[in-house]
Order: sequence, then structure tokens, then C-alpha cells
Amino acid sequence: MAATAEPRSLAGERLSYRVRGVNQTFLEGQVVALQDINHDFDEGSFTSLIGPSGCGKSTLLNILAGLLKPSSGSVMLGGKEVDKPRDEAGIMFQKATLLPWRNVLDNLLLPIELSEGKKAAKRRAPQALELLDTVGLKGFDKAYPDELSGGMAQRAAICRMLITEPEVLLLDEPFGALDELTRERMDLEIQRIAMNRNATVVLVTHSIPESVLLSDRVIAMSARPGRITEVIDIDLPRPRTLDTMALPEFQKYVSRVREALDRGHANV
Ligand SMILES: Nc1ncnc2c1ncn2[C@@H]1O[C@H](COP(=O)(O)OP(=O)(O)OP(=O)(O)O)[C@@H](O)[C@H]1O
Repeated sequence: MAATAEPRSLAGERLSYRVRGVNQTFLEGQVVALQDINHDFDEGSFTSLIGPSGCGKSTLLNILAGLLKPSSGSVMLGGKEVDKPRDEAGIMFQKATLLPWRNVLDNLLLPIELSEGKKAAKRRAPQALELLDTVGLKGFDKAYPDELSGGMAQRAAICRMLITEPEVLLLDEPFGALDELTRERMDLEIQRIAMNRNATVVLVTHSIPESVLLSDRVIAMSARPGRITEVIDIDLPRPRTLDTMALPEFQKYVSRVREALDRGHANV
């Protein structure tokens, strides 16, 4: 259902983001990247940010991640201001950024090594191997990043994010560079993980079908200065599968998101 960008309050708070009056400017105010962003990202919800290139999607995600302090306004996670990266949140970017001199297993264990030391990391190796199995990379633990395809590296990067057991997943076009089939598989894998953990997920995407397939809510943004123009609730049953995309309701939602973007004069 199309709705305005009116924040609403729902029960679960611990993993909910409350974004209020966020503005972001760069270059001493010459570039207004985000303008008056207000939104509640509810606990356990899956939200996609979609809009034209340069509308501030990544900027907003970086603010949610605590990697960037907004020029004005406030962002709360679980009732506490986000002023630095938080343990609850895992972030993933479009490029896998695995360290080339560490094998896949050691790349996966790196976040544990950095936060809890080498011994703790070693103890988590079985869990890392299990995660690799889940994403179809069984037997690749000793491989080095340059021995992996782009899709494999990206799946390894997902495991590296998941090993810290984040309850909030912030995903910046994580599968943008993958072929369509791998991307669809990874989309469904993310849905499975999100459902299992009741994770709060925010996904930046350029793909309207991907946003509809995965989201409870799609946020359509306008061209710069980035504003929320519409919030579209996607009321399709879960788990969604590739068959979901053949449903007439699915196609209706795709059209709605497209129209919302057209109204914001966006070319996604
Ligand atoms: N550090 C920075 N310094 C100056 N301008 C910046 C900086 N970061 C982002 N911008 C500008 O802010 C605007 C929003 O950028 P952002 O990367 O958030 O957009 P986006 O919607 O994620 O784009 P894309 O879809 O192309 O990835 C752009 O005009 C960008 O050039």
C-alpha cells in the first residue's frame, strides 16, 4: 500500500532505528545529499532503499552504520544514539574486500580475531566452516581470494559478516556485481538468515524486483537532495521464493515502486 513517509511506532525497540530530521551535506554545504529524512526501521523488518544514482542511499546507510555522523538530526538504535559502529550491526558493501593474503577461513575469522583475539577466532573455526557450507562454499576454506569468482568472494564476505552474529544487517548493493542466478540465490539466502534471526535489515538496491522480493517496506527516494518520497508496504507472504515473482500481486508491487520512482523523476 502506498503511504507517505510518516514514521510510525511499533512494539520491538531493541533493534529498531529511529531516524529523525536527518540532513547530510558535503563540501561545506555545497552538496545536499540528504534532506529531512524521518523513518522508523522496525525491529525484524526488511527495508529496501531505492532511488536514482547519487540520491544518498549509501550516505543514509553509512549514517545508520555509525560510519558517518549526520550534519543534523538524530539516529537512534535501540533507544541509544548511533555515534559509532555498533556491535549489533553488520555492514556489507558491493565489493567483497577480502584480504588477499589470508585464506577464506582466516578472512572469515578476522572480525573475531580483531575483537576477541586469535585464540577466540580459532575456537570459532567450526562455525565459520558451517557458514561456508550454508552458502555453498564447502571445501573452499583454504582457498585464497584470487582463486574465487566474484560471486564466491561475495558469499565469503557474507559469511564474514554473519560470523559476528549481527542482528542488524546493513547491505549496500551486496549482490550488484553478481550474475542474475547467483544474485537470486543469495537474495533468498539473505531472506532465510533474516527470518531465522528476526534481524532488522536495510538493503540499498537499484533493482525494483529485488526490493519487492525481499522487503516488508520499500523506501523510494528522490534525486538529490535525497528525500523519502514514498514508503510502500509489501504485503506478500514469507518465505518468498522465485515463484513469488510470477504472482500477479508481485507484478503489481513492481509497478507501484516504479511509479513511485517515476513520480520522483528517478531513473534507477
Ligand atoms: N564524502 C563525500 N564528499 C562529497 N560528496 C559526497 C561524499 N559522499 C557522498 N557525496 C555525494 O552525496 C551524494 C549522495 O551519494 P551516495 O553515494 O550516498 O548516493 P547513492 O544513492 O548511494 O548513489 P549510487 O546509487 O550511485 O551508489 C552524491 O552526490 C555524492 O557525490
